[in-house]
Amino acid sequence: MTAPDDERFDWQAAEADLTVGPDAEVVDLDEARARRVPSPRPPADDNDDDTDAETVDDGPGRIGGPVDMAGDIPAEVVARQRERRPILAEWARSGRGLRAAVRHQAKDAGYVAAYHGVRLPKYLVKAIAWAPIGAVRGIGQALRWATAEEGNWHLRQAAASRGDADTWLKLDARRQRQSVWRWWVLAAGTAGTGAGVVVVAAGPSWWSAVAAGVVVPWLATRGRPADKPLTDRVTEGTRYRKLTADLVRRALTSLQMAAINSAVAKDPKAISFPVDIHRDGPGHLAVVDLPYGVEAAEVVARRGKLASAMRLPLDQVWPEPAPGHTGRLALWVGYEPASQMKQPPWPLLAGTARVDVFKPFPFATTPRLDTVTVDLMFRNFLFGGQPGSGKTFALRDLILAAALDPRAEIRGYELKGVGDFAVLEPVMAEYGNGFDDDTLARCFAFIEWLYEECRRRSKRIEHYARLGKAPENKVTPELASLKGSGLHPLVAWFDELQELMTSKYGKDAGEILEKVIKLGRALGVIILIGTQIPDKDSLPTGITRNVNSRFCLSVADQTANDMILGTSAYKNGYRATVFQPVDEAGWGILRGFGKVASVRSFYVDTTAAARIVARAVALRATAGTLPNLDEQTRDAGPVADLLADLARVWPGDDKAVWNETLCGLLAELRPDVYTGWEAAQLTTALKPHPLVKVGDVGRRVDGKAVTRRGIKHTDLLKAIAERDRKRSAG
Ligand SMILES: Nc1ncnc2c1ncn2[C@@H]1O[C@H](COP(=O)(O)OP(=O)(O)OP(=O)(O)O)[C@@H](O)[C@H]1O
Repeated sequence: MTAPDDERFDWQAAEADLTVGPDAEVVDLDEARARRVPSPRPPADDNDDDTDAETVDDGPGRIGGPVDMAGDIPAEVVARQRERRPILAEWARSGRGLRAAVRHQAKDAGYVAAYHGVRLPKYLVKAIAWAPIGAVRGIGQALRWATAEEGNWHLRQAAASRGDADTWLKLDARRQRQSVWRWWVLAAGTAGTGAGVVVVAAGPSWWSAVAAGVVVPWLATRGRPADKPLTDRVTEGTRYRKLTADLVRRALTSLQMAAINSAVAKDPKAISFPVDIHRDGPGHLAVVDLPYGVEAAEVVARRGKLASAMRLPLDQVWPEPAPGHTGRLALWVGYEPASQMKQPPWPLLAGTARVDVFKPFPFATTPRLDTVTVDLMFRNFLFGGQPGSGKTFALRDLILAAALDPRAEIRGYELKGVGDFAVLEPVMAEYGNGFDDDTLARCFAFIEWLYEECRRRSKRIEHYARLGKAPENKVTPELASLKGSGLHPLVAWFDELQELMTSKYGKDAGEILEKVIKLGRALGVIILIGTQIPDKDSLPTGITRNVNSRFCLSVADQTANDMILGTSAYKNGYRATVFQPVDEAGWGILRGFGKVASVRSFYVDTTAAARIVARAVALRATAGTLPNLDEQTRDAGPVADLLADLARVWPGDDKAVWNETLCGLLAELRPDVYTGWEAAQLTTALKPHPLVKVGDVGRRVDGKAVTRRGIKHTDLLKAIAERDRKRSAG
């Protein structure tokens, strides 16, 4: 409807005349409503102005009225947004839902059967005691019925009191007529019962048993006192609290959130349900539109209070932000606490399971016990959580999966020194365990090697891209499988990386690892990092920024949460702070695989892990990719011994030489290894040799004193002597 473009336009008159203005159409509200397509997004009628021509009064009682379609929304978009009620109930639409429902019902039935089963002797005693009473009562009732005394007794009494003999006689005659046929029925029943007793007694003994099993309880129920049932009551309440709109509303208003409470005080329907509460897996799902201005994240943060308001254990209540808008909450309540729901065994434990790192494999389950899959290729993973959160076990799952792809080369360091990964040793090309300086130095050298490996791989990719075998300049499954391509998947993992990052190697290690993460993804280098302390000293932001797959297990605070899951994760309601370490070990928030979700990694204990490793060893033996840990080598292309090379190129009798001079000389000696090295790179490369200290070295150049970074000849000789001593000792 177009408003006249006139400043003196009489708005009041126009509003009063809204539907019959000169260039206005007559709007039939019913037709307009019928035309409307409900939007799956929030009702956008946050403008309470009734005169807004875009909104339509939806009549009383409608919660959150839909909005008229803007005329310019393409029909296919509208069609996509149309929400239809499913033909089949949620639980009947998928095998998972059906299985969960059947499992739940079976469990329930099993529970009831077991409950009564153990009480059977008690029920038997009660039945035997009450059955004779029931029999006597039954006979009495039958006789009373046959005499038909009760039918018009009150009327006869009234006639007798009035002295109305005529009426009384008529009423009694009627009773007698009724009584006659009733006596016949009773006699026939008695005869039938007698005959039945004779037949049963004459038949096999199990007939009597079945008859007694039916008749005795039946008589007992007739003989029991009204307030004493034969069987004990199975209390429903404590087993499962069915999610209802009232329960959800009550819970949400118990969170002491002023925004919710004041909105509900004004309008009890401020909390609305865009979709009916329905069964979803082993529990119920309520999708809730919170009052305007309240974010789902705020409710997620109060998971404990929500559980308390529902009188349920914490791990039975799973609030999550729902897609649509920030005020939409998906509240899933399980039939039972997650800790009591048996997680299915890891599918990769099955005897024949294999993994293709290019394809997804099961990694975790949701609270609803749905399987969540992840893939490894073109990914880097960051796992973070406080001690006891389960990150080591989760990280190990990924490495076990990688072990089941015989193409994948696995190398890694656990810098805690416990040996959680030792079980994987037979399939690892390199493995270090500990936080001593030697292990840290090896780990650092490994990171440097990774960088060099990335450089080598990028040259190989270039080569294959020229041949048309790497169309996207990325490793393809064919190249990964091609023996000798040097582009097989390389899984490099670091558990408790903070130990390296806070050591003297930290700064350089962080910088190089960041480059490896950026470069390696397309080149088949998969980095897996586990860390306990995700602050910026323990985990450089350059790394956290560039990692594309994250799993945040129980953390203590928002900072740790956001370091792992990314900025604003906490604000958006993805809060791993809600998980308890140890009790909820393995639970965390997984990001990078579609919907951000709370999941629990599959629990694989060391015995089960050993079984997988044995299978991985067999697969690798067949494929010819079984590493030999005794001669741990890194395929470093041309091998170079830096200390020996430095000694070889050392210029004359100089006591100290600048790094940049040495780099030039090294490049002359081995151009394939040292070309392009700069002073800082030499400093980094010398880190594993603490005896060689890089310091300021002064020289006179054209009569002027110039100071640059360099090393001393004596330090170099000492380091070589120390290394030789270690080698001969070891
Ligand atoms: N997915 C899981 N399901 C059930 N229990 C688990 C799961 N993951 C780990 N746990 C249990 O939690 C304990 C701690 O796990 P884990 O060693 O992985 O924790 P962490 O976070 O690495 O702790 P720390 O930093 O102290 O090593 C394990 O011993 C294991 O019993």
